[in-house]
Amino acid sequence: MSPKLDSPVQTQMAVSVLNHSLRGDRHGNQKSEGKPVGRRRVFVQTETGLVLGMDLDRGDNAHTVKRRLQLALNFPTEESSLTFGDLVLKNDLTAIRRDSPLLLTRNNLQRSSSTPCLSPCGKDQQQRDSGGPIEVLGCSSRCSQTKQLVKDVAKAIKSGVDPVPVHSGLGGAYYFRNSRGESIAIVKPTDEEPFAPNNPKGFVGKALGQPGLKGSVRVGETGFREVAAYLLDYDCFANVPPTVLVKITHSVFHVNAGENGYNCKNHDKNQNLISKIASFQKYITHDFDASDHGTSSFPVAAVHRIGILDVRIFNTDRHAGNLLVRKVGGGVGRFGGQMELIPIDHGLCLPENLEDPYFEWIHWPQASIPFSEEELEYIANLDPVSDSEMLRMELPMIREACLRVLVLCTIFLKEAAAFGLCLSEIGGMMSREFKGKEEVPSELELVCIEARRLVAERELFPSEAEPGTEDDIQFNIEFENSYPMSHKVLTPCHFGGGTLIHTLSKLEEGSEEEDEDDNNEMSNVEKGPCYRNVPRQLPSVSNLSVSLKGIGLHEKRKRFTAVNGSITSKDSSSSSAIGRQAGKRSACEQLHRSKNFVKLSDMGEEQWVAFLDKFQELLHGAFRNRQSITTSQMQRLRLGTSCKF
Ligand SMILES: Nc1ncnc2c1ncn2[C@@H]1O[C@H](COP(=O)(O)OP(=O)(O)OP(=O)(O)O)[C@@H](O)[C@H]1O
Repeated sequence: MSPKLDSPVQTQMAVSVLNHSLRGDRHGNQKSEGKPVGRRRVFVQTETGLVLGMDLDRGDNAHTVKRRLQLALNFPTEESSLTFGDLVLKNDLTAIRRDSPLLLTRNNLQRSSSTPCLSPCGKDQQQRDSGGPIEVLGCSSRCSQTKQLVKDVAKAIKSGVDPVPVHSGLGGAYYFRNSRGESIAIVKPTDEEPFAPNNPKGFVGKALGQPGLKGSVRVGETGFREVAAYLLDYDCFANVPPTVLVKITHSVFHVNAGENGYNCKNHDKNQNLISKIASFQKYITHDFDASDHGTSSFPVAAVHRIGILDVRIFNTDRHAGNLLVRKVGGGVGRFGGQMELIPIDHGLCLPENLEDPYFEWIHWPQASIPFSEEELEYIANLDPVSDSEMLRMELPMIREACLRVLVLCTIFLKEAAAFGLCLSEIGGMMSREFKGKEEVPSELELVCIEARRLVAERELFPSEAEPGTEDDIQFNIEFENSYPMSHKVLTPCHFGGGTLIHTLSKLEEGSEEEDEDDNNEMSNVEKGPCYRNVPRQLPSVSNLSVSLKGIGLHEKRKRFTAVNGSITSKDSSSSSAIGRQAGKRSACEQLHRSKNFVKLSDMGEEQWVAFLDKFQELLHGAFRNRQSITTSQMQRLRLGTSCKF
């Protein structure tokens, strides 16, 4: 794992985890070490996907856990780290709750996805791990729905009903059946995700814990996100199927051959039991997915509810294939009757940083219809702080960076809905555009960038008067002709006054470097404020200096583009849009690595609170601009229509 794991976000995580159990240093040199705690079962996963359930005794520490792992799995544990979400467990394990999944990663070694020379499966391992075929990792009141399913699957496994591998999708997935042979659950092992070491479809190359398909979601961490989406979907508002995290053992699972050519698949079935950490979701009988179906018959309420969820959780993967469609009620023919939508595959939600979300519904007509009273009430009642607390309790491995994205997006949604924006406007403000092949920050990101700038400015010049109100919006684009295109400067980026210079292009460069340096840096790296590399300059008279007093974010983006190249709407004409419109995206497209324009994870707690204040202050100006754009677009559309006839 990253050597830089002590960022403010992790410290905060540590605080929240330890709040309930102990005080002091979490790295072991403290009084609580060896503090008596009860016996707990935990699940240790190696970065190559092997899983061992073990019961921790009172005196156990990271060292004894590693030792047991070495004995049970013959896994080399020297030069390795035991981690739990943001926490690196130096020795003390008192913060680790019952049923927690821990990850063992190797330090300072060339980390590859290939399975080392060991026997990852077989009876031997099972004898050392006394668990049953399925164990639920943590179980809240909300897992009552899945308890019976888990029992039914366990019974079927014992009576020899085999699961069926799912062929669609990039990751490994399996339909598990009941004793009657009916599919009742879909299980997706975390080490079979795209690019994870044991992916059965050839998309390998990363170890668990490294950035994956999306730069802000680590390989092996999609499972708890699936559960998070279900837990956040209060009152089954959006219809997310019941989902839990499990440790599950079966011979059907895939293990890629290691360097020694060892492959579990060659072995006798009984010797072949493999344990995995996986998401376990109720199987929903359906007729199609949304990519097979005209979208006009989808109920407005269903689209709104799923959209509300997607905005809250910043879903980066709501393509049409991730919306199952079930016909309910009568109706003639294939497309007759009422349609029910079931959102699935939330493994790429709650990224550690803002990326480019993907909302298939954004141009559906339903998304332009105003929210109903009931929907507005649901949104108004959302409480991102208690949502975060709930997730910390239910999924203690969740990273604080993900929770920050949840908080930010929920605030954004609540403010936007109260302001009167509709779903398509909200989604539009969160989505990036393209100028040629380059991504331009979304309106949401621009507000974040500005809020960070204002917070940093306040820290640098605490005695100065508070910056002006949003009505003082002033924005200058300064184009230094002598600069190469990549060094064009946006300066200063003002939404509410102030003097600091902000350089988007520099920020982009910085983020690209970070992407390359992707070995677990992600949110764990404390890199200072977002403009850290930008030389402090005073606004200077330049060859092109445009005062944009009073203009909005959208306009700023347009002007930004005017000096940097043309924007192409990703939804209308980018090549990727073509694949997306088809509802499925190719592996190459999936691998597209988003830029990181603004970091949320490197702020200390105080800074984060100040940032959220500024963020909220700036939102109304941004919403007004968005609304005026929508109005002028509508007018143009009307004009276009009337000209036609
Ligand atoms: N809860 C469910 N009930 C019924 N079928 C499901 C469910 N979840 C997933 N499926 C089916 O399994 C397929 C693969 O699932 P999913 O899309 O979650 O996997 P994935 O590997 O993450 O896919 P992708 O590559 O699209 O991200 C889906 O296309 C769908 O047909």
